[in-house]
Amino acid sequence: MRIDLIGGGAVGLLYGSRLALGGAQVRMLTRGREQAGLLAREGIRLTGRADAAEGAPAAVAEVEALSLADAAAAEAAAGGRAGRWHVLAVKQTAIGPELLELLAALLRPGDGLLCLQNGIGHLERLAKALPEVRLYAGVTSEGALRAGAREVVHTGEGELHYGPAPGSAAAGLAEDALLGGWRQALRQAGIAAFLSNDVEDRICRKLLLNAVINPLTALLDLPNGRLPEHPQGGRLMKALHAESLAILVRSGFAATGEEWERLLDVCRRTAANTSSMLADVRAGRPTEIDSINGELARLAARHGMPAPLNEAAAALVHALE
Ligand SMILES: NC(=O)C1=CN([C@@H]2O[C@H](COP(=O)(O)OP(=O)(O)OC[C@H]3O[C@@H](n4cnc5c(N)ncnc54)[C@H](OP(=O)(O)O)[C@@H]3O)[C@@H](O)[C@H]2O)C=CC1
Ligand SMILES: CC(C)(CO)C(=O)C(=O)O
Repeated sequence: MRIDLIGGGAVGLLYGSRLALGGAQVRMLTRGREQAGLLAREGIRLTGRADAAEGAPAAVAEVEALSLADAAAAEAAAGGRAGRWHVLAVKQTAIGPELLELLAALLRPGDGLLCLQNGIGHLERLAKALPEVRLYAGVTSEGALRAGAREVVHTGEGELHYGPAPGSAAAGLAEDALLGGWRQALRQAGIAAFLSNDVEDRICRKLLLNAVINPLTALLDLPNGRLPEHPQGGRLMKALHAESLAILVRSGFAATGEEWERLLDVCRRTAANTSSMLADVRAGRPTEIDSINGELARLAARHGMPAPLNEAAAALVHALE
């Protein structure tokens, strides 16, 4: 089965290399032609795998590669073909009119598109632009760091939870050859993955973690593990968590009462991590704040609830960009 990985960043290179090493035919679709040429010639270099022996050489995964624009142009001229599986591994900030147009040219009705973004709001935009595509939402807890145009470090073993995006053409479909082929590729690659019909709950839980850890670590310039013990950081964490949880509960999220403990646990387990938002701020890149705290503030407004902390977090992080 051929799988298109859209985006040659940390997550795209991690999943692309693992799937290819497991035997899948992987095609990396990158933004630039230069990276595509490099990947096609030299493959993806994967290090940090938990299952690799100490001192083992890096694994090199052979992949096909093209720029997304070239692949989209070629697709328009191609004849009939069977349904194809795609994984979208770009940041939320990249999902704008230009990318949506390229995806509309690349994907055909009945194709599958699994979206791995943190935050919310993208699935609605994608469903509107690609109404006949089977959209799946994924939440991954794998840790990945891009160390070069063809190099990725697997920084933390995690799991993928995914399922049909609510209201998309994928909802309610029985397993068929396309989904079966994808599940087999995951199994062969040894990727822990779980398909569920309740992926919204996972998305909300991840959103709650990102809404607290990401802006506060970015604003205070702290690794995740230092946040709870920081005098102001710890207090802000509690307040931002309470406000964000209340917004999600008003929107239908079923809280279990263990959310605060889970937040502290993630800070402990990722203690040495630079959060993705802090990494973006340090590198001078746009952050995903609009799709995290910005979306929570918009959700609150729809329910007539105040969200002063989410609004402030979004404004302050924007000021750092
Ligand atoms: N890193 C991690 O451990 C985790 C990340 N996530 C989420 O996964 C998503 C991706 O994150 P991550 O991989 O870290 O991000 P990166 O910034 O490392 O990678 C994003 C990639 O998307 C590419 N891109 C941007 N625009 C386009 C385009 N038009 N066509 C093709 N490619 C494009 C970028 O290309 P270029 O380099 O040329 O700009 C870049 O290579 C985010 O939403 C993040 O929150 C979720 C869990 C863990
Ligand atoms: C869970 C957390 C905060 C881990 O760093 C993350 O997802 C991120 O950095 O975006």
